Amino acid sequence: MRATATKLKGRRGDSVLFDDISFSVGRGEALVVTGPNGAGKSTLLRMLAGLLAADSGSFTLQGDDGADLPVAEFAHYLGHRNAMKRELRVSENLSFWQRFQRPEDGQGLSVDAAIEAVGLSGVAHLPFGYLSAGQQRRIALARLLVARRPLWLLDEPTAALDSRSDRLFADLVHAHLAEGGLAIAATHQPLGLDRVIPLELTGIHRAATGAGEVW
Ligand SMILES: Nc1ncnc2c1ncn2[C@@H]1O[C@H](COP(=O)(O)OP(=O)(O)OP(=O)(O)O)[C@@H](O)[C@H]1O
Repeated sequence: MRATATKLKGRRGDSVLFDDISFSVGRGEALVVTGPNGAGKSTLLRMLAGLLAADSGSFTLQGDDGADLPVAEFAHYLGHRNAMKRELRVSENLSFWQRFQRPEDGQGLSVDAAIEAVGLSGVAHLPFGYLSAGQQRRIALARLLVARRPLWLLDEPTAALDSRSDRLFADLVHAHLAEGGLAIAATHQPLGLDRVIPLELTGIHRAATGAGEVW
């Protein structure tokens, strides 16, 4: 499986945020997008997820046999918001996402196992809104685990996480990559990931180079 961006151009209103963005991410690889506030990181992630149209260029996902795959069915998108209902219990939120996003082969952790994987056993029965900001983010990460999808698109995934949870996040991503997954993450802070492909948005785009940096 391979995710490929070709000459992507992103615009908001009259401003061109980035132009000529090209990269290729394969199984087991992570691309990390950095840049100052307003550089267009979230815009790019939303574009990759299919939530915003590109001005020009393309983003495609291809299976191991070379066939095009629909990003909407093969990717998880984690935005700034956690996409959980505050009034529903943690378990109810995750059960909804599991039913909604689980692939046909049914792969993914059980709700309880996913909650345990993010270190929050014991909160399943609580309304999501009762949790702290960091706990809410960890449950949002658990959503990635209840339905197995190969491409993770993550916008500021560690926002609100403490340093122990940062480590937990890095472990989850490493496990995902080790299982043949792909990850593309936008961030302001080091994510603790080994050997990522860096992509820096500066307003004036600088092209991605090979893997090898620690972020
Ligand atoms: N819906 C919108 N309409 C018009 N302009 C927008 C819209 N959403 C974002 N922008 C503008 O696009 C630019 C890039 O925003 P974006 O959220 O992609 O940046 P970012 O790099 O993710 O920033 P941050 O680091 O602050 O999260 C900003 O100048 C922002 O004001």
